[in-house]
Amino acid sequence: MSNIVDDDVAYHYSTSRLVFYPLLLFASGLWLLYRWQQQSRLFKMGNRLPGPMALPLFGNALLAVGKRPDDLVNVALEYADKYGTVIRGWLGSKLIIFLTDPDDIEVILNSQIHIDKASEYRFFKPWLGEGLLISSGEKWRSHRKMIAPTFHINVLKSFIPIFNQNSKNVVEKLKPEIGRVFDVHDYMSEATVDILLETAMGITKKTQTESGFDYAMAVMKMCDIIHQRHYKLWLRFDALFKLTSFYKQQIKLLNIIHSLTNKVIKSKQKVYLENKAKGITPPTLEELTRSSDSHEPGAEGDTKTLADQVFKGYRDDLDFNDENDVGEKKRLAFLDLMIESAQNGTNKISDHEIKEEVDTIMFEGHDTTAAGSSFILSLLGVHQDIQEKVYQELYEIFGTSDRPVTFGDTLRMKYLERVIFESLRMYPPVPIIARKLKRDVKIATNNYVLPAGSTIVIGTLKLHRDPKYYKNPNVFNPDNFLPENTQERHYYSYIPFSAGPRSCVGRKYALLKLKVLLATILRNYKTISVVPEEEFKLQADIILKRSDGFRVRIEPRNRVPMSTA
Ligand code: HEM
Repeated sequence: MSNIVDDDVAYHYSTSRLVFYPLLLFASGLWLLYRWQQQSRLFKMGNRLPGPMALPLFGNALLAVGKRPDDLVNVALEYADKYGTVIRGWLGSKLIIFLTDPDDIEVILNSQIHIDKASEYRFFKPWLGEGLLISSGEKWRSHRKMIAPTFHINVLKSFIPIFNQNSKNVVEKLKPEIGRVFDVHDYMSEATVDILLETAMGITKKTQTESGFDYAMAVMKMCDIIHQRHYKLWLRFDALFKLTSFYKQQIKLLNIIHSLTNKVIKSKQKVYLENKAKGITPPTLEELTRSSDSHEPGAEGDTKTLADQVFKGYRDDLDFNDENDVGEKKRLAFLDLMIESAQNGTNKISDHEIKEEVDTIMFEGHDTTAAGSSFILSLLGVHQDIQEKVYQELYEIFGTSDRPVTFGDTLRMKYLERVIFESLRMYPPVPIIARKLKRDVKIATNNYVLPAGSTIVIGTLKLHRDPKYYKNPNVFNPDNFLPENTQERHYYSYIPFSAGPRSCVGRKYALLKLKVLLATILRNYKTISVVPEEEFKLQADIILKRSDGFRVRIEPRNRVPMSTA
């Protein structure tokens, strides 16, 4: 009996093998054919675009060999000068197309179709999971709709006392540096992490146990590893990457980063549940803004800022005049909303998804503004005449008082706003934006058709220095943002926060925080740069930095107008 069963099983096994293997072979053949067709189509279409000669197998990958990150910026800028606003490059068989013409960039960024991030963003996954920066499809759409209103201007106004307190803390911490040369970026990183923890995450100083500084340093090193994975061909393969010391270092760094964000979420969840048991719900927008200064004199008058004018062509969802607006009462600060949504099931967000979004906001929200503020302080250290004008404006607003900054004051900081914009033009903290094309797309330049499957890289650094849009583009000149100079300029010639549906969700937060932070520092200190601007060594990391450090010296201000000092 058992023999009959065994024979039967053996028979079925051998016939299924007879069917399975030919089928597998056939399917593999089809797949290879498909890949070959895809590749040859990509090759044909890609090679119609201008670009440097490519080697078989390697493509143009060898251009990056032996280059330091700061050399790579110069290589990229040189090629852009040589080949124009559309450049094709091959990384192995991967087609990368660099765009720097605003008309072409608008086609990509303003589209509801080309919103998927390039596959290179996958290197962020062990860190950020599928948070807003990386996710796509329905997940991205629904999370964006939930998160964008948590950065509404009325929520932001309620953060002003926290921006002030933390800015004052920086002024205190800087005291021992008076007269010495130091890297101001360290201070900016720590301050921006602390501010995020208190504002978007709602974690008070008292309950913060981790050091914002350790977190910020771990983020910087993680960015460096991810950046190296972008341009070193062998590090792109997970199997090879895992054999390197970078991988071991990544595990250690992620430990530091995730331990902070896990603690933040746990502590917030605990408070939420304790409060819920007592019948206390998180503060609504009305409650949040009641204590803010939104009704101060001057705040209701001329509320139009330069940002309103410069960014009005972006067509993003940050003005909330549409169906995305959830209504005043329901609006909450970022982490409060996440936790409430998870507990009440209103927005169907899981604990794991909350973690991904917290990691994303913590990263995007601090490193960008730390770099931005460090560039501004070192640029003002070089351009003393411009710093003096900023100081005069601040003196007109505050006189000799050391009172905190109000929302109304920030509306009067017109010159400081131009300085911020000009610095974001010349030194955009996010120097590159990359997308993966799912469909062919025709662009304005020469009616080129960019093929599905290619990676589009938008080089903000180069775009922002196009002499067609900025006279003397390599000269730091805040007047580039005088109303008469911005009015006629192509909207997509200035995109430090990207544009269109995937623009930066924290744009308004960033600009308000920068104004309060910089105004407070500059009312108290004069910065002096020890390095001329031509010698700034730019490192086109994930976030643009100076590889030579943001070295400045500071001197105390006497709180009297400079001209009579
Ligand atoms: C000067 C400061 C900042 C600059 C220059 C900046 C720039 C950018 C840019 C260029 C993007 C698009 C990235 C891409 O497509 O790859 C972006 C996306 C994003 N930014 Fe910012 N950012 C800044 C501050 C902030 C702040 C303060 C926050 C949050 C508190 C934030 C949160 C985000 C998020 C969540 C995204 C992804 C949005 C999406 O894909 O829907 N950013 N930012």
